[in-house]
Amino acid sequence: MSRRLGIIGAGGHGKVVADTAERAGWSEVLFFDSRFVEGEVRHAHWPIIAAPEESHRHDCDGYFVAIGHGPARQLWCEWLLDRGLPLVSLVDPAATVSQYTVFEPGVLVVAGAVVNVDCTLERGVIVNTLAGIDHDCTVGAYSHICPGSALAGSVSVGEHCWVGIGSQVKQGIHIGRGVTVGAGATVVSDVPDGLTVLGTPARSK
Ligand SMILES: CC(=O)SCCNC(=O)CCNC(=O)[C@H](O)C(C)(C)COP(=O)(O)OP(=O)(O)OC[C@H]1O[C@@H](n2cnc3c(N)ncnc32)[C@H](O)[C@@H]1OP(=O)(O)O
Repeated sequence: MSRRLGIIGAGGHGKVVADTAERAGWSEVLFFDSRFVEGEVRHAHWPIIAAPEESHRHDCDGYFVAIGHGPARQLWCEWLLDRGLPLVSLVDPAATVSQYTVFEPGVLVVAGAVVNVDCTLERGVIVNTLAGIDHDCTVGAYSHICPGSALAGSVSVGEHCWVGIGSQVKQGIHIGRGVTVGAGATVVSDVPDGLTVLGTPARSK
């Protein structure tokens, strides 16, 4: 059966999303991006067919928002949901995700990532290439667990966090809302809302 996915956001992240979607069984992938208005009609291997504001006029079986910036991702996810459009989640077949993981819509799990038992991934979360999320973790809406980063068991990450590439978080840690964990950091104590933490052990910037 033919299945058509509409992706909002034709950037580098959008390419990863399109590629993941095809591996996950979507037979047709197309983009909505404001660059269409300036005459761009292709993004790498896929067509751009309209601006995002027009996406609801095109008949897709599912929609996905591929925008790395968390607040913009939230805006477009909510725009789709407000119109009753099917915001889907995408899991690469080369990722390992426990059947006991709870997914909200708009989640992306990229190749090589592992999400273990009894985790919750809230709306619009990105679990990027080779990231590891161990048992009983919660990742808040629109947060990004970057490539190669690792959350040990029972970690909670608030909404709109950026857990940087190659970072690691000790078991049981609570990371607040809007936190940035720098690339390669090791988080060994709780992090309040809004901070950027760097290094090993991670300290506030
Ligand atoms: C598929 C993808 O591409 S997904 C994207 C993956 N990318 C990431 O995960 C990147 C994560 N981002 C970072 O680590 C960034 O460096 C941030 C957000 C922590 C800081 O960024 P900025 O605020 O722009 O900091 P800036 O680059 O100006 O550096 C400020 C200082 O912090 C230091 N610094 C920056 N990042 C780090 C880090 N991760 N660890 C230790 N020190 C750091 C810099 O060396 C600099 O030090 P100096 O003042 O002594 O020269």
